Amino acid sequence: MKVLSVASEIYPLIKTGGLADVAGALPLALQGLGIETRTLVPGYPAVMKAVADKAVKLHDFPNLLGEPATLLAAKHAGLDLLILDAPAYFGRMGNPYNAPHGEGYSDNWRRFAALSKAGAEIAGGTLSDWRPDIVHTHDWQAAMTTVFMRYAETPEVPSILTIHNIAFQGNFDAGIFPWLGLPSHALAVDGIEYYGRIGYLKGGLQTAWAVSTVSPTYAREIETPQFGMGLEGLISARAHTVHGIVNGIDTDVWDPETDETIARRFTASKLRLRDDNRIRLCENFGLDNDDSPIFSVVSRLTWQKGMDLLAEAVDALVAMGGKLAVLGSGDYNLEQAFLDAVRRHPGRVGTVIGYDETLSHMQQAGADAILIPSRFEPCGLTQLYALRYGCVPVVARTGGLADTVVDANPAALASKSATGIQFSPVETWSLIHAIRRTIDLYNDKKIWLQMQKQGMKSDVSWDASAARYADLYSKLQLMAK
Ligand SMILES: Nc1ncnc2c1ncn2[C@@H]1O[C@H](COP(=O)(O)OP(=O)(O)O[C@H]2O[C@H](CO)[C@@H](O)[C@H](O)[C@H]2O)[C@@H](O)[C@H]1O
Repeated sequence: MKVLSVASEIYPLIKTGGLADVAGALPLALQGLGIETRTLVPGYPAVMKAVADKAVKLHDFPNLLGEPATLLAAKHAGLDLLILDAPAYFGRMGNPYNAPHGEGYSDNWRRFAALSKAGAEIAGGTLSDWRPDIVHTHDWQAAMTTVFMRYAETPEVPSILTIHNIAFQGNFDAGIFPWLGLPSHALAVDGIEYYGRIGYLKGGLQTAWAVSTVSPTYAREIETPQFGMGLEGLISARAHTVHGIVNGIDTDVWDPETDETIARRFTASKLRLRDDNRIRLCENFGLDNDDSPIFSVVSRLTWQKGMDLLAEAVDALVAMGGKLAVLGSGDYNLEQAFLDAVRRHPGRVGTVIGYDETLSHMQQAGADAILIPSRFEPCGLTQLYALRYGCVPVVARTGGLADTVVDANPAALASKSATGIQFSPVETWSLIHAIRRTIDLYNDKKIWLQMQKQGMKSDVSWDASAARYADLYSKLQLMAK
């Protein structure tokens, strides 16, 4: 089976968050199931540089929504890539979506419509020797692919849209409509019209044959106004085609036994070796090297991630004897709040503002627990990395966090199935209570070791979930017949 995946970022070439991890790992997992995925990605400078000496030209688009573009093909890190080389759209250094001062680029509507248009053209048979059986789009940046497919003259290919985060919808002024080259009836409630504006994710939800999101709990949550962010009606209306499939992780990139970026490699039976990573972590974050538990954060510093709640809980965490190592970037005020916490608690709180893949591995390998107080979390990946590295996840009971971490309640502790701590509601007092519970569990060395080991046994691979995607693709193929 041949799948065209369309994504605006892909690990290891360009990553701002979890979408890149999934776009990079799922094709590899599907390979073993006889599914050949080609991924269409924008030709950002980082991508063009990585494939400079191996990319071959496949097709020219003389006028892709107003600008010329070239479609290239290259293999990289086991991935089969189709690269949309369009310097006017993607030849910008830095963050793929935002200008240096942090605002989204004003022409994002055109950049990602162009990506999607190219995807639709490929689905329609632009490449004479390769046409996909299934089109799989990710998030609003690729969601217009199925919209262009719906209004094209070529027969439609079965499709699936995966929502990684419904908070990002790609909503734009209706004035862009003439530039998209769609027929006038596409600007309707069963097309891309969205409360008088144009919604890319909304259009994708309307036109993709199936919809998935990245955990079963989030799939249910987005049917409600609290989580659906305006799209709950549409999600509910097609609930029978909305699938919740939990993400896996690339267990080769995230393997404590072989990870070359950490100070000391370890396994579940040699957890004492973790101590070297703990020491390195303390050095890097300026923390006292003592026995008290180290809580870590690897996150965008945003409201979604509940980082304001954690900023409010820092003093209590330190007062209870914990230490905190924060790696992240995001909202200026939150960055400042964690830098202030370092000044208030030298040796007890360490903050690194920025994005650092190597340091993130060290966090998972050296910290005792990771804090994830998200207000909503479609799946979450950092708790999965943590489980694999013997770092105990302390998570809000929402979305994929609820689905992947087994709370250390008395029954789970008695049956030795606990892998972490869940808390609810997502409020500061409740987070502080969870930190208290975590410290108590940490102080019982036998229980803590048991939880670490149980977490390391969790299946966080793509195996089960890739099989579910493969099954879904097969069902969609049958629908086309
Ligand atoms: N400062 C930093 N330095 C280094 N690495 C950092 C970092 N900050 C974050 N990361 C990394 O970026 C990724 C973030 O993944 P998440 O799943 O937490 O969320 P994100 O909200 O981006 O993704 C959305 O899509 C994913 C994929 O479907 C869903 O899991 C998630 O719930 C949804 O919000 C992880 O690989 C993490 O290690």
